Amino acid sequence: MDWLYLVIGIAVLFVAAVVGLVTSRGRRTPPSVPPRGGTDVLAPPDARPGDPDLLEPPLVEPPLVEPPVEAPVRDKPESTRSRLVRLRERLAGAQGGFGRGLLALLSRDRLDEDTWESIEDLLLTADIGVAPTQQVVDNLRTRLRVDGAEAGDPRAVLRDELIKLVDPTMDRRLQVTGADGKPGVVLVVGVNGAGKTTTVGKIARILVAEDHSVTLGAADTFRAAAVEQLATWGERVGVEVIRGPEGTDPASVAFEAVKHGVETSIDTVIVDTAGRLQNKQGLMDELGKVKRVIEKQAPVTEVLLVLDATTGQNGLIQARVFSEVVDVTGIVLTKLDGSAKGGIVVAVQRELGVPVKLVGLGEGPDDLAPFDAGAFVDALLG
Ligand SMILES: Nc1nc2c(ncn2[C@@H]2O[C@H](COP(=O)(O)OP(=O)(O)OP(=O)(O)O)[C@@H](O)[C@H]2O)c(=O)[nH]1
Repeated sequence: MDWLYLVIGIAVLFVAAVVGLVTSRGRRTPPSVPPRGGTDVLAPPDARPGDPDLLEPPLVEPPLVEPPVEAPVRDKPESTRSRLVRLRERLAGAQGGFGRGLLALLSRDRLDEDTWESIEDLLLTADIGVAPTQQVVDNLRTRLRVDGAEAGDPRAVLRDELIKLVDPTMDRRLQVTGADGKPGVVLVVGVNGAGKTTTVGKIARILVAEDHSVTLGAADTFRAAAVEQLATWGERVGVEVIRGPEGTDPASVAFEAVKHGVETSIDTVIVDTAGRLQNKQGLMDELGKVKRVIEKQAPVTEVLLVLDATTGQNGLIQARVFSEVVDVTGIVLTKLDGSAKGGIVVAVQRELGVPVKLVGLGEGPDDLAPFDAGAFVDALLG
């Protein structure tokens, strides 16, 4: 019997040991839902001690206490198509009075001398200039003879003459890419307040939307606020801005910006400049030096003169001075939304022999449009 008690005893001890083992294992099993709170790092659910995953930061759940740093959210530029439609409407709003006025006069039953005088006045008031006004009136008279059987549709004839005046044959493409692996360099000049900095930001935005890499050079070191304004555009558009302390030599900032562009294989460097006009010699010296110094790194591919359309004849005088100082290759006419004098397009192109390439139609980041002769005249005629 003793051996029987011995066997039963061993069996009881064995069962107790097995039950104890299972219970203690069960207690060590991790809960299927990871605990929340009280910790800022959660291990991936199926990681086991010794897994390489444990050496890495958690992949599945972000830290609870410190949220991940998010990439800065940048504005998305409006699509080119909707931007152009919107801007054409705005142009028609600002300039349409002039075009519609002309059309109403030309559509009269009798085109007498008084009517031709009114047409002439309207063209002059829109700042087209004396010689172009005379030219367009002469052409219209010939083509719309009062009682000639061959008189054409006034709208079509006027459209045709205005397009000729604006000159659709001019090359209005912006030269934003360089040659030999160098960046394109766009130098932006014009008097203070014309809209240079805003235009630099708007162009950068368009280029970035088209997948160009861009660097901005804040060479308007005369006014600290201008540098800050450009830096804000840089942040907004997501491009680097090369700047120096207030009062730094603008040429050195321009040089550094283009050097950076060359070294980092940037597509386009846009350089904003200061445009004090008190003294032509000073301006000439400053802009001449900026251009010379830039060209130690890469050729300037485009010199854009920014003109405020609301300044009328004054704008023409400025244009003349700048064109004597630097070889202007294109004009940006800003604030056309706030002026009914769209004729300045014609006057300034004639004055400089250089095309208007872009027009500014508002203060918003997408309020810049490429200039197109046909679209411009269509907006005028409504
Ligand atoms: N309505 C309108 N305002 C514009 C346009 N372009 C620029 N502006 C405004 O004109 C003012 C002057 O623009 P800026 O870009 O600072 O001019 P700037 O030539 O750089 O002037 P400085 O920085 O002093 O050299 C700002 O209030 C702009 O928002 C435009 O096309 N339409």
